[in-house]
Amino acid sequence: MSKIDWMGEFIDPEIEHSFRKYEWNELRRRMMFASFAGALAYCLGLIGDYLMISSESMFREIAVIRISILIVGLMVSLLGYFLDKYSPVLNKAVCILLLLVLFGESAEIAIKSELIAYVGIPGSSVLVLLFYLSFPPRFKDVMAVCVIGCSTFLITCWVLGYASLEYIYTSFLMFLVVNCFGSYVYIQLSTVRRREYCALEELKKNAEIDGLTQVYNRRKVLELGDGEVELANNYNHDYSVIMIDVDNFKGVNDMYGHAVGDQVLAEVANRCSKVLRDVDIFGRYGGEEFVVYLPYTNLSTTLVVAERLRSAIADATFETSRIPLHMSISLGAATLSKEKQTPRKLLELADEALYTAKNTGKNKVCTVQNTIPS
Ligand SMILES: Nc1nc2c(ncn2[C@@H]2O[C@H](COP(=O)(O)OP(=O)(O)OP(=O)(O)O)[C@@H](O)[C@H]2O)c(=O)[nH]1
Repeated sequence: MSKIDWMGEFIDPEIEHSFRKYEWNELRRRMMFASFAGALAYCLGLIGDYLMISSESMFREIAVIRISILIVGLMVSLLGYFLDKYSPVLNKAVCILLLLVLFGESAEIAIKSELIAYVGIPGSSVLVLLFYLSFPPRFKDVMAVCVIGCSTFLITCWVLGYASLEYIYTSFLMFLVVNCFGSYVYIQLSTVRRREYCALEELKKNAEIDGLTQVYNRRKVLELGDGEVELANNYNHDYSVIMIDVDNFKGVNDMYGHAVGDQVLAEVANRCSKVLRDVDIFGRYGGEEFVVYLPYTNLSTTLVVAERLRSAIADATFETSRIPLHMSISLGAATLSKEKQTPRKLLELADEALYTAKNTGKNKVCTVQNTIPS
């Protein structure tokens, strides 16, 4: 399992990035809900202020703060709505919005000084806790927002002289407790979420990757390959498939044991993977058979690739735990014809060609029409 640091984040930046991508939709949903609830609360607050505050200039000051924050919130929500892929930009935008909300609250309370004793500290504490619990883009970001927001609140009270020293001291302690508690819960939740992610990834990997050879298993390779055949049929681009079978493999098992047989299979998969391009789809078809799907590849290029695969196996000995072995593979290649073919039909053609290769001497590449001996 990937290591998680004390902030509840993956140490490996790549895994951390893919985790955030995975969490993105959930985070977006929460953000949209919070934006809606926040906007509603701010509008209701505006009406409340209008009814409660007698001084017109004070109401105007507060209204400007509320409306500015509402506009920024709306812009962040729109950004979240349109950026449907994970974006660190939006993470930062959310943090800036949160910071503005905390600043806004401080300024508002400073203006409505008589409210400090009633709603100042409890209100801000709840806000701070909500931030920790509901907006976890990154621990450092959220913590920075909360600590800066709390400090601003305290400094505002201090500088404007609305609050007594005792009040500021109690507020400071309260904010300290809220931030410590919030950080603790945040880190615990982050760790649990990342552990769940690891377990899910492990499950996904087991469902897609063959345990012995570490290439796609039959289900996954056929699923990916079939999808590509459909695409090639629809857009009329070249597409080929190669079936591979290890020659005389039963003999290896019988003579040196299944452990050596397993090492040979793993090495065959390893060597084939190295020869192929990233876009090629390679997997274990079953037993000692493998399959490669080659998008955008015509027959002549497919034959070149197949020959490269054949020589990657035949040209160098296999170092096993018991004895160095000379191995070879037979290959059958087929290409999508102008008349559209189903994925199954293409595989059948490659299998037919493989059968020919096996029956005409092995260690060679065949197509349905022709044979290229080694
Ligand atoms: N070690 C090991 N052997 C396997 C595995 N899967 C299938 N086999 C063995 O692979 C062998 C395949 O034998 P055959 O189908 O007769 O093929 P072959 O000996 O390569 O003969 P040709 O294909 O005609 O060259 C069988 O003995 C299977 O038990 C595996 O995961 N590990």
